[in-house]
Amino acid sequence: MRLVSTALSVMAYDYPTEKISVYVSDDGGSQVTLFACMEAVKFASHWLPFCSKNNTADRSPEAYFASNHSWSSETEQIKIMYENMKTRVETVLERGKVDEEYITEELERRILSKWTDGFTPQDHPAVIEVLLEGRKNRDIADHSMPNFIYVSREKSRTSNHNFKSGALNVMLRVSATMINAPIILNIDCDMYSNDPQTPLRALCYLLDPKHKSQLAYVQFPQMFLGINKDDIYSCEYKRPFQINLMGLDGLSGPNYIGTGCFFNRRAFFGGPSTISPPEIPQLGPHHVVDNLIQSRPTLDLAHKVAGCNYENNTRWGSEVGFMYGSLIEDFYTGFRLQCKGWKSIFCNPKRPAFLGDSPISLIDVLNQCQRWVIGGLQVGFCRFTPITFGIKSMGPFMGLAYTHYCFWPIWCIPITIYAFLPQLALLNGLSIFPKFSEPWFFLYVFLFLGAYGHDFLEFVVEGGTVQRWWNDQRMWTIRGLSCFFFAALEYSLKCFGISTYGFSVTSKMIDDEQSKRYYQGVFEFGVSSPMFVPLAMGAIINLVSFFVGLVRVLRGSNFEGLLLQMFLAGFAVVNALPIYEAMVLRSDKGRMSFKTTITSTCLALALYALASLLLRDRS
Ligand SMILES: O=c1ccn([C@@H]2O[C@H](COP(=O)(O)OP(=O)(O)O[C@H]3O[C@H](CO)[C@@H](O)[C@H](O)[C@H]3O)[C@@H](O)[C@H]2O)c(=O)[nH]1
Ligand SMILES: [Mn+2]
Repeated sequence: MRLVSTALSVMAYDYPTEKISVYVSDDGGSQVTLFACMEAVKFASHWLPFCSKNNTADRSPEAYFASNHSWSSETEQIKIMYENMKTRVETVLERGKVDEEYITEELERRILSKWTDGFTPQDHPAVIEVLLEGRKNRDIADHSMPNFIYVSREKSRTSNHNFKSGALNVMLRVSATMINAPIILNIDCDMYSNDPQTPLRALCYLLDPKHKSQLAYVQFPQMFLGINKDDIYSCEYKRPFQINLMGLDGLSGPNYIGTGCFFNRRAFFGGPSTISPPEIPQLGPHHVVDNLIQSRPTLDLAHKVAGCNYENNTRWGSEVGFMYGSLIEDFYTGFRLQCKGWKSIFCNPKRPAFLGDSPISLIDVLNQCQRWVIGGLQVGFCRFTPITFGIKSMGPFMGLAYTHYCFWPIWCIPITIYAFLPQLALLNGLSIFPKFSEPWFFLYVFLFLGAYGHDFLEFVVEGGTVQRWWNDQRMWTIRGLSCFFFAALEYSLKCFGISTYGFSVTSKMIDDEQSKRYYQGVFEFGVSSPMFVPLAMGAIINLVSFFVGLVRVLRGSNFEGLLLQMFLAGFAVVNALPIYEAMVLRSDKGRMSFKTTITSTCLALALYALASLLLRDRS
């Protein structure tokens, strides 16, 4: 249903309907998605006139009916219609296929018959269906409607699909064969448009004669609905999705963040002054389409360019279109565009232009972050690495900004050291920081307060709350210990050819219990995963060392020398409270699994034994 909302919210933009074309990319090739699209276009013929007549602010029906909208019999009627559609889509989703009773038209039957027995998500022909044609289809108030095209690219087990950038390149080509509109909005299916004026805002920049010839894209921030009050997993990503983009806007412009972004089609074909034409002229950014979108030649060409082997021996993904080679295709594509001399603009209106979903269980958050970090490393170590190529092409500031993202996981080194080393030393009574009476002591205090103070100020000045900041700094350590570390490990294994990785789509499905716990602000561990092991180990070692240190201090030994280590362990213990709770106090399904608890306890003991061997003699 999120897809239906997404599609309807952009179909209902305050913009001449006949100039809008919506393309849905269904990478999994699912009958259910197609069915949802068919239902969405039927509902659209009522929804679009309803929105324009009442000039509603929420154009996603889900958001509209959840808000306190004005009541009228018309509203009531359309709500019933919406609920009916929802039930139909949800039943089909549950059954996993479209049953006879849901097929009302011959056309639908013909389209759905393409799902033959051999049709699987990994192996199927291209399916491209024009579900609405603006020229022909009219809404109930007799206004024209947008074009609506369902696209599922061809898949086969033997060819490389390049994940999301592969899907986006198919969209670029299919849309070129149909309309070839010069401006493209790219939006993820887990995000809807929250403001019908958004295209006009973007067009102000894209059509501005001062910027036009250099402007590749207008990026809106990524904002999320459904994050719990204190954002326990720090999923808002205030820095990468809001604060940093503002800063980059003062240089050559924000990086591209994958969704909520209006592109100039021309930017996918070479630099601002040198055009790099695609292999067939029909796909070029200046080509004028003269066939109708449902005509045989158009559909034939569309199917051809959506084929698995179409890209063989072309420059798609290396010079043309969205770039391949990184799990964060957005970051890499934006980077390459900016290296070619394209500029971008950050547009951050008061009313969020787009609102999306974010993962709400810890393992999903960590997996998503791990994917991003691997993607960053892929860019950091590629031929076009920002450290050299980037700095050369974009100047030191932009180059370093991109470099900083690529080498994000370096944080795992200091974080891991600070999580274990001082504590293991404390356990062995070894002091590693300066004494309270020494001047160097204050350098440590200054650095700690300086770094945390700066971090805090930046966060709160941008509208964050104190609790959210606290959770943000906790998640920073958690990421450092788990996904940064595992990402670096996985990347290295891949470099030595030991493993491969894929784009694991961020999970959006959760059960009721789980979501209840999330909204109560309770951490979700549940599954047993190696990701949690270093976290639990850190939690155990810090707790034990804090108490052992306390005992030593109470016995009067070396208080001055152990003060900083005690403080560090105490600070970690406060941060790790949810972990202790999950290990011993909780009994719900989201508690730390027994296996993880045992494994981490054993490993913590082993680490302690090893450290004692190495450190004991020195104390
Ligand atoms: O093989 C694939 C994998 C993903 N997608 C689409 O990519 C989008 C983003 O996937 P999602 O699982 O929602 O990823 P997130 O971690 O939420 O995405 C963030 O990070 C991605 C880069 O890893 C960006 O592309 C996204 O825009 C950004 O929101 C979705 O619409 C998917 O349908 C594909 O089309 N084909
Ligand atoms: Mn997403």
